[in-house]
Amino acid sequence: MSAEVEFSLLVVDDEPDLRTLYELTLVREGYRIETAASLEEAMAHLKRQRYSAVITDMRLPDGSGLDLLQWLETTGRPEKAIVITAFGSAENAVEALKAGAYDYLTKPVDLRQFRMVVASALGRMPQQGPSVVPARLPSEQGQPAADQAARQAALAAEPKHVAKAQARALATGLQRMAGGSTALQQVRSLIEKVARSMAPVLVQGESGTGKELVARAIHEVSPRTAQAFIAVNCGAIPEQLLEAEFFGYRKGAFTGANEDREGFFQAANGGTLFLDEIGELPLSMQSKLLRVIQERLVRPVGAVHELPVNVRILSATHKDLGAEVLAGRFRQDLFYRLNVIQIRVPPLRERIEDLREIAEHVLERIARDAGVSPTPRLTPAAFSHLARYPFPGNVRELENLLHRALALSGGAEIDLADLDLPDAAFADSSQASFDALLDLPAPTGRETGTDAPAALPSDLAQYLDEVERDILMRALERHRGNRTAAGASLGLSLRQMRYRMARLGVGAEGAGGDGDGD
Ligand SMILES: Nc1ncnc2c1ncn2[C@@H]1O[C@H](COP(=O)(O)OP(=O)(O)OP(=O)(O)O)[C@@H](O)[C@H]1O
Repeated sequence: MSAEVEFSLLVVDDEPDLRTLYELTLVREGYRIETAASLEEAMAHLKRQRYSAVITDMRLPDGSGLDLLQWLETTGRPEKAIVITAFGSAENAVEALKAGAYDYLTKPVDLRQFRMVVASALGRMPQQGPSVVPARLPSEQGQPAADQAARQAALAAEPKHVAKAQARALATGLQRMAGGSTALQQVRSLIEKVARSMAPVLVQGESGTGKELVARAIHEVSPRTAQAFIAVNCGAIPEQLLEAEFFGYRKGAFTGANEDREGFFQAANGGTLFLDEIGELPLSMQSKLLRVIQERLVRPVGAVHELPVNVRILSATHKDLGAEVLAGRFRQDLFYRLNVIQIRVPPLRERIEDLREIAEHVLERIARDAGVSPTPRLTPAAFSHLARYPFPGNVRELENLLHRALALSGGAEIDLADLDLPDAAFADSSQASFDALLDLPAPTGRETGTDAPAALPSDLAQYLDEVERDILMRALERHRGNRTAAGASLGLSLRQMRYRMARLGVGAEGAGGDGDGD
């Protein structure tokens, strides 16, 4: 037979009928199976040999599936573990994921889902799964053609190719994240740790800190790397379109539904769905999302049948979701499901030692994109000035600022004047400590007036909107109103660009030539 035989699985359950059912299902998939009826028996098997994965019931006569997980973790065993929990026991599922389980299934086990979860743990697709290649993405999520091609290729690939793709992604996924601060190193090692499982991760941090970068890195480091990463800004989709966008729709489901269309879940099938600004999701949609996460089935609007989906969920928010739960704006049960593992990305001002590396990294990227070579360098005075700026908009603000500075400088260096930072924005005396921290030369010129009163924005959201509006308008101007080109220059798809323009009331005068029929 083919390469499938190389997978060997250990099934642990004290119910003989269930053991047989699981065994038959898995043998049909081409795996080699051994079974155990108790924790003790399972340990004896595990001490004798290694398996590709272990599938265990949570409740065993002589212990718990968690004991088995802990043993696998502490002994550094490579087996992926799938835990089967009692129906409705969210606590058990979350506990298992926190303890390092790859994934969980709830009783009564749906065999289609069972096959899918096992296949996904082994880094291969099920033999008869749902259609995993969306005919068309539901929304232009900025997925380059190369990504799509890699995905298609990987779907047909053997696990060893997936492993190779993963190794490559490990190099790139984390490399894009510049900075050597302790905080960022912790974030990196958490990314590597959580990438292996299906556990939902909630990325928390202020706007522009790099939450999406973290989510992308988790996907890229994970075995799902060669498949889709779909990023959705939950706050940018009109409420009445949410269900159709998330779950897709059938032709004729509503006026204007002229063809079947897949939703985010189907588009992300086999891969990762990143729900950015999850705190913006209205309550009605929160319950629908919870149901899909629990049941792993989606029903497109207007469809009779539900479709199984195999999607890893990552989410992000700049809000304190715990406080949102207390205020009744976010469902406690959904929060519990999404927040299995939390990664906090600190604001740039709390890890200012990352500034130089990030600034150089970003500058190199934007200079390359703009065709400027060699990359201009920041003068010591410019850098010293930057290091005292509080960056309310974090790395994104730094990026925008360097974009502007690059355009203004036009030379080999970016100096103080090119930064064009408002004096008023310079904060209190604590900023002066940055100099000591960074071992910088004494400030000269304009920045000597640092004893100016602190001028943090009184409304951060409004301030950031202003920054964003200004950038959208300038990008549109530069690209003569072409939204596609302006969006692309900012790393946004046409749809994202449109949402942002609509949200911020940016007009599209002269924006006819988008070159996109959507
Ligand atoms: N450590 C880093 N190194 C290099 N670039 C970074 C780093 N952190 C963030 N960036 C860049 O900063 C920009 C903003 O990051 P990202 O979109 O991930 O932030 P975010 O927290 O998701 O923002 P928002 O809350 O507004 O959605 C991106 O272009 C990203 O590539």
